[in-house]
Amino acid sequence: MQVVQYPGQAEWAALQQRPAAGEARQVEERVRQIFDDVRQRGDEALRHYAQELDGAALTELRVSPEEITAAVALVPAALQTAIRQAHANLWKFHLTQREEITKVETMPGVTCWRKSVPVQRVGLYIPGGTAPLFSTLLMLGVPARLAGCPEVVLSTPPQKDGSVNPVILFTAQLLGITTIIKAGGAQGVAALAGGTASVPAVDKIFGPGNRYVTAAKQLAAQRGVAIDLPAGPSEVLVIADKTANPAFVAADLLSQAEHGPDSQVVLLTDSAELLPLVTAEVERQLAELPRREVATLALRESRAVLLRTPEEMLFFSNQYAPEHLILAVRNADEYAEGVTSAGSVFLGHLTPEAAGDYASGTNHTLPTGGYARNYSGVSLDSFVKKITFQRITAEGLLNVGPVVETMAEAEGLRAHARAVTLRLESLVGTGA
Ligand SMILES: NC(=O)c1ccc[n+]([C@@H]2O[C@H](COP(=O)([O-])OP(=O)(O)OC[C@H]3O[C@@H](n4cnc5c(N)ncnc54)[C@H](O)[C@@H]3O)[C@@H](O)[C@H]2O)c1
Ligand SMILES: N[C@H](CO)Cc1c[nH]c[nH+]1
Ligand SMILES: [Zn+2]
Repeated sequence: MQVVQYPGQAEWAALQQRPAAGEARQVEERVRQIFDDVRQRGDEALRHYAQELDGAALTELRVSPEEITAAVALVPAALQTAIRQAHANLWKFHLTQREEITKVETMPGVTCWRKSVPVQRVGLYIPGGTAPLFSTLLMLGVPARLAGCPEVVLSTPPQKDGSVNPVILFTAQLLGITTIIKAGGAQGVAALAGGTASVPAVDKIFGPGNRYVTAAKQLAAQRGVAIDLPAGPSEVLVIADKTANPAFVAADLLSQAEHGPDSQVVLLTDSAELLPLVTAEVERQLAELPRREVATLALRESRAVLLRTPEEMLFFSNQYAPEHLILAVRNADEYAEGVTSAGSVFLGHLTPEAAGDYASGTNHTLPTGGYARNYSGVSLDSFVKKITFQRITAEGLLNVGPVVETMAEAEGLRAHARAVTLRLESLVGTGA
């Protein structure tokens, strides 16, 4: 980790940058080319990229019911139980996000209300390049089911033997998802956006992924398909004071570093004593990780920054807007009050970010790359459209009609005014 003590203004600005940002242009170019290829050649292009990028020779692009049945039998009972528990916790938390319909009379006889209606066709992208993230399927499938989306299409990279990871298939079965496409990266997103012979087109694409996936979703958005949010390479920022446990903090930093070489990991502390203890722990724990090569690459770009005060640490964090913020401090509640930009916040020494990744109930599909400044993570809301409704009675028209007439005339929109006037005239003599 790069250690920086009491950074000056210029250093501060540099520390706020995500190091991988410079390569964005090349990634965009590549994604655009893949997108256009999928649009032109459809399934043939998907087979081509499965071979080139995932090393899989595919004939069928869709997972068959037999493949699902066979895969489910391979998932150990203990893992099935853990996934069911995580599913229950996610269901419980996301259920609280359902809104009651509230009808409001804004004037006597003028009633307005809003109803959530599910997005009809949703595409769930499940990462599978470096690790098959079946937990992400729970994060997207639970709110999709709770929202009542009628058509759910799942796309994920094939493994080298052409199969889909059995735990992903088990989780899909638990969620009742049967349309499963073997297509990863930009090609998977392009297929969901535009459809191919094997892949149904969707209205909105959900899910995290690497830089190719994130760039592809942004391209899909430019081409008229909605997306959830930019959820790219994982990030964690830990604010730790002198009460923090160095081993806990190191494990938290490594838990995001092991996701991928472009993960972003930042430690902020106001304790000069804690800082070297954490960096030493990171080195010690890193040596024990199966994915230490990936984590080592991520750590090259990571920073441990010594700052002066809690206020300074919070200011840095809010400017950086991390995907995950861990408050490993004595008074986490006080710090939490000052958080203005973060995807998800973890309070206190016993709340590891890994709990939110898997099972506590919150959603782990969260904004990265600074987008936590203006985006929320995935929730039930992401899967619904809020449609407004209104009904006006004769009494209501007498009340609101003149207001509309006056305003429409003032905007020079005579037809708007007439739509009201004609109706008001129709009431004359009716006793209304
Ligand atoms: N922000 C969030 O909410 C969140 C949640 C979970 C995971 N993540 C992140 O998702 C990412 C998953 O990445 P991953 O790589 O493991 O899986 P992935 O499924 O996102 O990407 C794999 C695909 O990338 C494509 N690809 C790889 N190299 C390419 C190249 N050179 N050119 C074109 N396409 C290429 C391939 O098609 C491959 O199938 C990680 O960075 C992880 O941190 C983020
Ligand atoms: N930390 C990831 C989000 O950035 C989510 C995840 C999935 N599996 C483990 N972690
Ligand atoms: Zn994680």
